[in-house]
Amino acid sequence: MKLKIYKNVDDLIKDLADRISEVSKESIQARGQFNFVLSGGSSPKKLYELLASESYRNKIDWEKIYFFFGDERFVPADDSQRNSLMVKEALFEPLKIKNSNIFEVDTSGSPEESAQKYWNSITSHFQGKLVEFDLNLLGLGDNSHTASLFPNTSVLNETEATIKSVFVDEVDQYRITMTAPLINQSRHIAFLVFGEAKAKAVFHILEDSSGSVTEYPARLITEDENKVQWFLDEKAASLLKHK
Ligand SMILES: O=C(O)[C@H](O)[C@@H](O)[C@H](O)[C@H](O)COP(=O)(O)O
Repeated sequence: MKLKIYKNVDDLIKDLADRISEVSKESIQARGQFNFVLSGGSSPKKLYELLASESYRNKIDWEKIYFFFGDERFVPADDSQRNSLMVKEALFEPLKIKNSNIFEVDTSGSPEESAQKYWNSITSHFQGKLVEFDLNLLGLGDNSHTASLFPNTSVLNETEATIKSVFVDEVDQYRITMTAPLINQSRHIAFLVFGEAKAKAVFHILEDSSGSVTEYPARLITEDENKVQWFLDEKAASLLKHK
């Protein structure tokens, strides 16, 4: 996998924004649209704000971008824990993205119904063809989870490329998440990871082979270097021996 380590986070975020702009142009040129999977959590907020800023607003053909969520907390739409709420404030509202371009998780039913409904909305967008997102943006938890693929959860065994609901004891919450096979079907995957707290997880995923994938779920994400790019700052990469 491709790895780039940055002294400061602002340079990292800018390079990642440029990469997103580049992949969006390639995708729109090739297929008329850019299917972009967003990550939640706190790390990507500055990236979303940069993409919505003057410097990127006119670089990207926003009308042709369709937004999806790699995972979502199973809470009401207006709950402050929602990933979609953070993205709405940082990206969708400033750019006036049309609702028809945003695929949010509807959590009004049961977790299973929400997962099925989300998957149905995605497969119909892809007109029944292979669900191949153009870019899947992922974060990494300090426990090596990504999306909502948490350690020792049943969803790690999923072999189907789909959307599943899973109860995560660690956060005492249901989550709706893309399975690893669905993430791995993406054309491009970018990990955005910075800060000291992530150093151990980065080591366990990128260099350490001890332990199991159930302990370190981000290992489920393909290592295909034509697909995966890691954007790390020096703090998150501090335990790596081979940089
Ligand atoms: O729903 C979520 O929280 C995210 O999708 C999750 O996978 C996130 O990327 C990691 O937990 C890292 O989160 P931070 O960026 O807040 O450290």
